[in-house]
Amino acid sequence: MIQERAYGKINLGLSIIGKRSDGYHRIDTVFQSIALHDTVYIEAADSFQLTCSQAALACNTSNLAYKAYAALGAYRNKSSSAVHIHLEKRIPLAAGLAGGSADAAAVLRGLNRFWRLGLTAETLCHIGATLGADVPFCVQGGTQRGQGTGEVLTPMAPLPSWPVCILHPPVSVQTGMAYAWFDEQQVHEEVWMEKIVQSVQSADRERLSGCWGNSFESSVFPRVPAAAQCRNILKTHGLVPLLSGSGPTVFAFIPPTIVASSFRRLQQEANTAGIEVYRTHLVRGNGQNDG
Ligand SMILES: C[C@@](CO)(OP(=O)(O)O)[C@H](O)COP(=O)(O)OP(=O)(O)OC[C@H]1O[C@@H](n2ccc(N)nc2=O)[C@H](O)[C@@H]1O
Ligand SMILES: Nc1ncnc2c1ncn2[C@@H]1O[C@H](COP(=O)(O)OP(=O)(O)O)[C@@H](O)[C@H]1O
Repeated sequence: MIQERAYGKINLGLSIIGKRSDGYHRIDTVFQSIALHDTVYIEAADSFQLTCSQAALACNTSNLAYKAYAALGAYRNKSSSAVHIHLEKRIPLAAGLAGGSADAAAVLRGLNRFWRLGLTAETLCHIGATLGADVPFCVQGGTQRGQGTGEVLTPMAPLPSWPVCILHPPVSVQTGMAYAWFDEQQVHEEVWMEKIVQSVQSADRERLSGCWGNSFESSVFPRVPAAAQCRNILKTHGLVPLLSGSGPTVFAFIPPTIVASSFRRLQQEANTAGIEVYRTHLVRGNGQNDG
């Protein structure tokens, strides 16, 4: 049996800069892995099996873990055994935290190891790009600038393991729908990616949260009141919120000055509104600094 951690991600800034003729959007973003993770277990079995700790998630061909397994079909040897893949889910579904993409990437990495295929990270990223725009990032993780449709990656120096507070409201937003909402919007707020990238490069947390932005915010917050409520709760408690990806999850760095009682009040207020609170931190690629 082997296991792979499938780390979630947040976007430390996201700018939608255009739309391609195939309907996909060109973006500029900084992807960042977080300690919140699913775990993927792989063991030999008599025949293929996919199971999951979460009943709400179908374990059929629609599951991104299955798609990753199927995509490796062309690379496996005759001697590669059948496998049982089990997903222990912790990352909330369709939340803008790339849980499904992280599982797909972990299956690619895990089967590459389990079947001793010897595929490079670059090849796994190419395969991953056929499964979803976030998958290539999830193959390597860490801190990376994502351009193109998100698959053109430039690694950045790892950030310290800054603590992050994540608010997840009891609603989901389908990524394709969020991009359609963005297209409907007449006016878009500018997101200054160069400033964001510079702040990440200089690991300046205050400057980063002072200038970050996400092109989805102006279309998602008005349509998803529960996401706007998450933003407002974080603001009320003196934190600087940002939507993660296409939402509805909103996150903020937890400043060293925040006192425990104040954080407990934030948690209570959110929980009373049916919002889940996760306290996590930034991690390097493959979770190297994840205690
Ligand atoms: C918005 C982002 C930001 O990191 O993440 P999430 O919020 O979903 O986590 C990504 O662009 C999402 O990546 P991912 O969730 O892998 O998207 P995919 O499965 O490839 O695509 C789902 C749908 O979103 C739209 N899509 C996706 C990516 C992109 N660059 N342009 C698009 O227009 C397409 O309509 C596509 O059919
Ligand atoms: N293993 C999986 N884990 C989570 N979602 C999955 C998985 N396989 C397929 N999906 C589907 O992928 C979609 C996107 O899920 P997810 O990656 O969690 O969110 P997001 O794209 O918002 O970051 C969801 O609609 C979900 O039903």
